[in-house]
Amino acid sequence: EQQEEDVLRELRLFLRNITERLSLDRRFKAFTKPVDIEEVPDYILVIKKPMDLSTLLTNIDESKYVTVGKFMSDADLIWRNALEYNPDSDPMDRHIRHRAYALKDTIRAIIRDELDEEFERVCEEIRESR
Ligand SMILES: O=C(C1CCC1)N1C[C@@H]2C[C@H]3C[C@@H](O)[C@@H](O)[C@]2(C1)O3
Repeated sequence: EQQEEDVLRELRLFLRNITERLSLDRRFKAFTKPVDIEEVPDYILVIKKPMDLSTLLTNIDESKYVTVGKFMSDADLIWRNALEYNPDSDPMDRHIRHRAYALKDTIRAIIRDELDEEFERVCEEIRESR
Protein backbone atom coordinates (compact mmCIF):
# COMPACT_ATOMS: atom_id res chain seq x y z
CA GLU A 1 0.00 0.00 0.00
CA GLN A 2 1.08 3.66 0.10
CA GLN A 3 3.18 3.28 3.27
CA GLU A 4 5.16 0.46 1.58
CA GLU A 5 5.84 2.68 -1.45
CA ASP A 6 7.01 5.40 0.93
CA VAL A 7 9.48 2.95 2.52
CA LEU A 8 10.80 1.77 -0.87
CA ARG A 9 11.18 5.37 -2.03
CA GLU A 10 13.23 6.13 1.10
CA LEU A 11 15.33 3.00 0.43
CA ARG A 12 16.06 4.18 -3.15
CA LEU A 13 17.11 7.62 -1.86
CA PHE A 14 19.41 6.02 0.75
CA LEU A 15 21.00 3.62 -1.77
CA ARG A 16 21.33 6.34 -4.47
CA ASN A 17 23.08 8.64 -1.98
CA ILE A 18 25.60 5.92 -1.03
CA THR A 19 26.25 4.94 -4.66
CA GLU A 20 26.75 8.56 -5.78
CA ARG A 21 29.19 9.22 -2.92
CA LEU A 22 31.21 6.14 -3.92
CA SER A 23 31.18 7.26 -7.58
CA LEU A 24 32.65 10.67 -6.59
CA ASP A 25 35.54 9.09 -4.66
CA ARG A 26 38.65 9.20 -6.88
CA ARG A 27 39.93 5.89 -5.42
CA PHE A 28 36.96 4.14 -7.01
CA LYS A 29 37.16 5.62 -10.53
CA ALA A 30 37.92 2.18 -12.07
CA PHE A 31 34.67 0.87 -10.55
CA THR A 32 32.37 3.56 -11.99
CA LYS A 33 31.73 1.97 -15.42
CA PRO A 34 31.50 -1.61 -16.77
CA VAL A 35 34.84 -3.18 -17.72
CA ASP A 36 35.25 -2.55 -21.47
CA ILE A 37 34.70 -5.90 -23.23
CA GLU A 38 36.53 -4.65 -26.37
CA GLU A 39 39.52 -3.72 -24.19
CA VAL A 40 39.31 -6.93 -22.11
CA PRO A 41 37.72 -9.64 -24.31
CA ASP A 42 38.24 -12.51 -21.80
CA TYR A 43 36.67 -10.56 -18.90
CA ILE A 44 33.18 -12.07 -19.21
CA LEU A 45 34.71 -15.57 -19.59
CA VAL A 46 36.30 -15.18 -16.12
CA ILE A 47 33.69 -13.00 -14.36
CA LYS A 48 30.17 -14.52 -14.31
CA LYS A 49 28.34 -11.39 -13.16
CA PRO A 50 30.09 -8.09 -13.97
CA MET A 51 29.00 -5.16 -11.80
CA ASP A 52 29.93 -1.47 -11.51
CA LEU A 53 28.66 1.67 -9.76
CA SER A 54 26.74 3.01 -12.79
CA THR A 55 24.88 -0.31 -13.19
CA LEU A 56 24.13 -0.26 -9.44
CA LEU A 57 22.56 3.19 -9.88
CA THR A 58 20.44 2.00 -12.83
CA ASN A 59 19.25 -0.98 -10.78
CA ILE A 60 18.22 1.35 -7.94
CA ASP A 61 16.25 3.57 -10.37
CA GLU A 62 14.52 0.45 -11.72
CA SER A 63 13.49 -0.53 -8.17
CA LYS A 64 15.53 -3.74 -8.37
CA TYR A 65 16.44 -3.59 -4.64
CA VAL A 66 13.72 -4.06 -1.99
CA THR A 67 16.25 -4.42 0.85
CA VAL A 68 19.70 -3.06 1.65
CA GLY A 69 20.88 -6.68 1.74
CA LYS A 70 20.04 -7.23 -1.95
CA PHE A 71 21.87 -3.99 -2.81
CA MET A 72 24.91 -5.13 -0.76
CA SER A 73 25.09 -8.43 -2.70
CA ASP A 74 25.48 -6.54 -6.00
CA ALA A 75 27.75 -3.86 -4.50
CA ASP A 76 30.03 -6.60 -3.12
CA LEU A 77 30.33 -8.08 -6.67
CA ILE A 78 32.23 -4.95 -7.72
CA TRP A 79 35.21 -5.52 -5.38
CA ARG A 80 34.97 -9.34 -5.44
CA ASN A 81 35.20 -9.34 -9.28
CA ALA A 82 38.20 -6.98 -9.10
CA LEU A 83 40.01 -9.32 -6.66
CA GLU A 84 39.19 -12.35 -8.83
CA TYR A 85 40.23 -10.85 -12.17
CA ASN A 86 43.37 -9.10 -10.86
CA PRO A 87 45.07 -11.69 -8.60
CA ASP A 88 48.71 -11.29 -9.70
CA SER A 89 51.65 -9.85 -7.76
CA ASP A 90 52.44 -7.15 -10.36
CA PRO A 91 52.01 -3.53 -9.23
CA MET A 92 48.90 -2.91 -11.40
CA ASP A 93 47.01 -5.88 -9.92
CA ARG A 94 48.09 -4.99 -6.37
CA HIS A 95 46.92 -1.40 -6.92
CA ILE A 96 43.48 -2.59 -8.11
CA ARG A 97 43.17 -5.02 -5.16
CA HIS A 98 44.06 -2.27 -2.70
CA ARG A 99 41.22 -0.16 -4.12
CA ALA A 100 38.88 -3.17 -4.11
CA TYR A 101 39.49 -3.68 -0.37
CA ALA A 102 39.06 0.08 0.21
CA LEU A 103 35.67 -0.15 -1.57
CA LYS A 104 34.67 -3.18 0.52
CA ASP A 105 35.56 -1.46 3.80
CA THR A 106 33.99 1.87 2.77
CA ILE A 107 30.64 0.26 1.86
CA ARG A 108 30.55 -1.62 5.15
CA ALA A 109 31.47 1.47 7.20
CA ILE A 110 28.72 3.58 5.56
CA ILE A 111 26.08 0.87 6.12
CA ARG A 112 27.17 0.35 9.76
CA ASP A 113 27.10 4.10 10.44
CA GLU A 114 24.02 5.11 8.47
CA LEU A 115 21.58 2.18 8.15
CA ASP A 116 18.85 2.05 10.79
CA GLU A 117 18.34 -1.64 11.66
CA GLU A 118 14.62 -1.08 12.15
CA PHE A 119 14.33 0.42 8.66
CA GLU A 120 16.04 -2.66 7.14
CA ARG A 121 13.67 -4.93 9.08
CA VAL A 122 10.68 -3.09 7.59
CA CYS A 123 12.19 -3.59 4.09
CA GLU A 124 12.64 -7.34 4.80
CA GLU A 125 8.96 -7.55 5.86
CA ILE A 126 7.92 -5.94 2.55
CA ARG A 127 10.15 -8.38 0.61
CA GLU A 128 8.65 -11.40 2.42
CA SER A 129 5.11 -10.11 1.79
CA ARG A 130 5.64 -10.02 -2.02
O1 LIG B 1 39.03 -5.44 -13.39
C1 LIG B 1 39.14 -4.40 -14.03
C2 LIG B 1 38.69 -3.07 -13.47
C3 LIG B 1 39.67 -2.59 -12.39
C4 LIG B 1 38.59 -2.73 -11.34
C5 LIG B 1 37.61 -3.16 -12.40
N1 LIG B 1 39.67 -4.38 -15.26
C6 LIG B 1 40.27 -5.51 -15.95
C7 LIG B 1 41.45 -4.92 -16.75
C8 LIG B 1 42.77 -5.35 -16.12
C9 LIG B 1 43.38 -4.05 -15.58
C10 LIG B 1 44.19 -3.26 -16.63
C11 LIG B 1 43.38 -2.82 -17.83
O2 LIG B 1 43.37 -3.85 -18.80
C12 LIG B 1 41.89 -2.52 -17.53
O3 LIG B 1 41.12 -2.75 -18.68
C13 LIG B 1 41.38 -3.43 -16.43
C14 LIG B 1 39.93 -3.19 -16.05
O4 LIG B 1 42.18 -3.25 -15.29
